[in-house]
Amino acid sequence: MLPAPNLPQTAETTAPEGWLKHVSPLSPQLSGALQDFARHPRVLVALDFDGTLSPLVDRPQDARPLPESAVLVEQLGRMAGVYTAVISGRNLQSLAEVYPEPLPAIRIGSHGAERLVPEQFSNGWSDAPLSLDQTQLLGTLTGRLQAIADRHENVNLEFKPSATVLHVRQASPQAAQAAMAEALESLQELEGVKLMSGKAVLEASVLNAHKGEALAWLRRTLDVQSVLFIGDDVTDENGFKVLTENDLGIKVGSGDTAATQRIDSPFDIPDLLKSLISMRN
Ligand SMILES: O=P(O)(O)OC[C@H]1O[C@H](O[C@H]2O[C@H](CO)[C@@H](O)[C@H](O)[C@H]2O)[C@H](O)[C@@H](O)[C@@H]1O
Repeated sequence: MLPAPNLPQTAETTAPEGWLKHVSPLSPQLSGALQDFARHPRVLVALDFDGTLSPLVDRPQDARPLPESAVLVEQLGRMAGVYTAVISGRNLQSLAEVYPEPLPAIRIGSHGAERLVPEQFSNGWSDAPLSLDQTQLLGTLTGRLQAIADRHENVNLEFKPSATVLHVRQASPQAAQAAMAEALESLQELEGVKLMSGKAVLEASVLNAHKGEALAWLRRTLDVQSVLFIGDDVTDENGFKVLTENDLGIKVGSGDTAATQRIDSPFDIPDLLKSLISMRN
């Protein structure tokens, strides 16, 4: 049994007491949109992990999917005509460490750079190893980020096969701002580095992958008629942007979005999945 995650003590959770467990009822608009989606015979339900299946927490290794959400994702994945996938910015190894079995068989990691699908769908994709230049570049950018993390209290690094992430969630606002600014200044001059801002993170990657590309690939590969994508972060916007009017994009939380529907928090995911399951029954 995996330990329960620590609850975050950050701006996103300093909302009123009880906010974390508050479940908002599905709006009539969202319910209608879900009905339309549920009518398609072959669908993909793709969910982001951090901030969507799992509430955000201070340390990435403490994140876990809400148990009810994980069970419902599994149940949904066993229904005829439904594929389920987790589409994460995490690398696949890190995802497997925080997601209790059974994980959906379709997993996208590192924002799309890593793709794991059942064998019958794996034609046409293999995770490419980094070139020598990319490996050297990753070493250079990681060295620069390490120097910045060492200068600021509670600023940490997360290492991925093709990227390094600067985490400032646990730092003071001043340290967080300074570390972010230094990282941006230091890395933007490095050719071949892709910088992605997320929630209290700056990710520097030597690859150009993004979730939009991965979702479009999954749509083709699985030959589905409609895609439901749910995500909370800035990097999920690439996913929302490739959706068509046949699809459904749901943004978790506040902030500008290309998604057409919204829910308040990861705690609304179980009800949403339950509704979808009953609509397909
Ligand atoms: O695409 P996702 O599955 O949402 O992954 C995006 C990033 O999530 C993780 O960072 C975020 O969640 C952490 C744990 O809750 C939190 O501490 C951090 O502040 C958030 O930005 C993960 O660590 C990153 O590698 C992912 O890219």
